[in-house]
Amino acid sequence: MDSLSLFCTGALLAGGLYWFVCVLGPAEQKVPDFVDTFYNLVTDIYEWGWGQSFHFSPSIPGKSHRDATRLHEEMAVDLIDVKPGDRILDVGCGVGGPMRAIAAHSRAKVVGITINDYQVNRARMHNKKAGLDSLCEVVCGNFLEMPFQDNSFDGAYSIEATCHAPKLEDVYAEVFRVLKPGSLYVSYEWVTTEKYRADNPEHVEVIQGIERGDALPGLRSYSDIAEAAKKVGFEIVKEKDLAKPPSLPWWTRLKMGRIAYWRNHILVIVLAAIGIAPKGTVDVHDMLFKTADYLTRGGDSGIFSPMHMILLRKPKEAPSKS
Ligand SMILES: C=C(CC[C@@H](C)[C@H]1CC[C@H]2C3=CC[C@H]4[C@H](C)[C@@H](O)CC[C@]4(C)[C@H]3CC[C@]12C)C(C)C
Ligand SMILES: C[S@@+](CC[C@H](N)C(=O)[O-])C[C@H]1O[C@@H](n2cnc3c(N)ncnc32)[C@H](O)[C@@H]1O
Repeated sequence: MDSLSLFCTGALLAGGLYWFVCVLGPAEQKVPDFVDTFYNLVTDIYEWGWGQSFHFSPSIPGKSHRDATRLHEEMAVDLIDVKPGDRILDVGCGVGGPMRAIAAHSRAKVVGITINDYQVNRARMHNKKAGLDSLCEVVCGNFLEMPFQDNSFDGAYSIEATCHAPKLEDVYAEVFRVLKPGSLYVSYEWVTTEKYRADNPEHVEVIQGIERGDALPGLRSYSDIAEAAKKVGFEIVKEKDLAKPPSLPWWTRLKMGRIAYWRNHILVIVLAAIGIAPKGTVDVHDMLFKTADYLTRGGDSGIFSPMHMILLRKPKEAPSKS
């Protein structure tokens, strides 16, 4: 190779490297943008087909899905022991279904944060309609860099949201920073369970299907959760997989029949054809249907749980450095 072509090749490589690192940015910085786009696509379908709470809950005999959902949410705020008037944080609040149930149940003031601006508007509209806007506030922002002061919350919770963080420590460190010393944080985490085998191709297919269809950077093992919490300084108060018996399956609600799916699918096609729903909605709906199947298989086989609960305390005093 003569010196000119060597120079050109070098310049091309350097230019390419500069483009990837400085212009496009590191992959981890792109995750919130990707998650934001995902929720622009799915939020309306979630609300329409599932309701205002974007999470699962164990089935309860004799209770409707709506009541089972509310009880699962109230359990979170009961665990963090808040008093009326306390200021608590909802990390990844969606359109605010849990926030409204929790504010109404505890009379605490709830501040929710979500990366998605469309969800902020939906949540504010629902809060007003429910007459809970004096107790519920919604902020658009990244839970990896929260726009809140240190030691400013009396409690915090996250329901099936921190699974979107590439590193759990990063979101836990932010929650730790904004909590007052001595206060509690509960999280319902998406995890692979002790039944998951990385050398079983069917297990891998199911878990990858869940990750793809739910915009996740990679599911964590149940055993990684407490480790991440300890690393940022939390004390572990309690840890329990709420999906385990005697709880009844959370995934039965997903087992919608073929008829219900085709009814929704046809409706989506018609709404897209007449311009009420954006064109891509049909593909998004199809993707969600496939995701529902992976989630069901994850639940049926017991290799996946969306409700691994961890209750954490920020110590009253910082541990002494010796
Ligand atoms: C916590 C997260 C979201 C969990 C669930 C709220 C959603 C996961 C899969 C979603 C759905 C799948 C099938 C859809 C169906 C085809 C459609 O007709 C009606 C809506 C669905 C039931 C939709 C509803 C929400 C989910 C259950 C993740 C993202 C971390
Ligand atoms: C599956 S939804 C759950 C919403 C809510 N907890 C509920 O149960 O209804 C996940 C939420 O996390 C939010 N989220 C994901 N990544 C985020 C980030 N980096 N910063 C802020 N919010 C984020 C999403 O915007 C969405 O609102």
